[in-house]
Amino acid sequence: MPDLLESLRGRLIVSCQAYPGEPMRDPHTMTRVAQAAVDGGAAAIRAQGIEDLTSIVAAVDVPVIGLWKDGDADVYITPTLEHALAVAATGAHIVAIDGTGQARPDGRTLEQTIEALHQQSTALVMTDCSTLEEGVAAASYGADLVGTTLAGYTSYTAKTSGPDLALVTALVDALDVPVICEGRVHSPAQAAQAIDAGAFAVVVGTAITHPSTITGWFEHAVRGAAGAGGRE
Ligand SMILES: CC(=O)N[C@H](C=O)[C@@H](O)[C@H](O)[C@H](O)COP(=O)(O)O
Repeated sequence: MPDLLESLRGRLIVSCQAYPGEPMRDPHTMTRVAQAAVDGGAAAIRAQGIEDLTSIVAAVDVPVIGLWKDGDADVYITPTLEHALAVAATGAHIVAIDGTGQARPDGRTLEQTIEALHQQSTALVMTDCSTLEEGVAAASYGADLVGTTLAGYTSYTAKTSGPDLALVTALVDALDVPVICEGRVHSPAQAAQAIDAGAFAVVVGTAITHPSTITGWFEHAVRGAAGAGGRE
């Protein structure tokens, strides 16, 4: 296994992303967030968009998993080979791409995309999958890592309230490549459960780097307690 992957074994990866129109959607801000995550012990950073990636790769000394969300089709995570090569050109060590079997905007299959990406860059390829079958297919096409990123986000998968640990277990049983638990890991306990389920590493995004959502969780709890009367 490449040293780069070995450095992620049993570790936390922090996803630093702000969404279109949000106050933190700014490469400088995301770079500071990424640096803070590294200070806290993140073994790698996952980030989105060419500008954010260029800035973050230069600023942190841990591996970076890069992606480019684009378009409003079903396949939006690094949807084409062109997007993937642009991500690799930022210096991202791992390129995350959609790992489903859904039609891709450039007409290439997942297999063709992984093969071309491996031929044309030195980056490792992480496939963001939503089912066991997709993970098995992606690994057979040469994916270097398989993530549960899209579980609950495709039209044919249900959203579990926390991370999809059953999918993690099934993928770990079926695959030889590292399985990354990603998606809805909202607490340290859930992150530990993912490792217990066999995940090679765990990606946490929202619960660490998305203050509006985290604020909403607390606001909801406070409002609920107040609505119940507080201390009588
Ligand atoms: C489905 C999709 O587009 N996921 C994206 C993939 O990069 C991000 O929006 C998520 O924040 C990331 O996967 C981490 O997950 P969570 O924020 O739940 O910890």
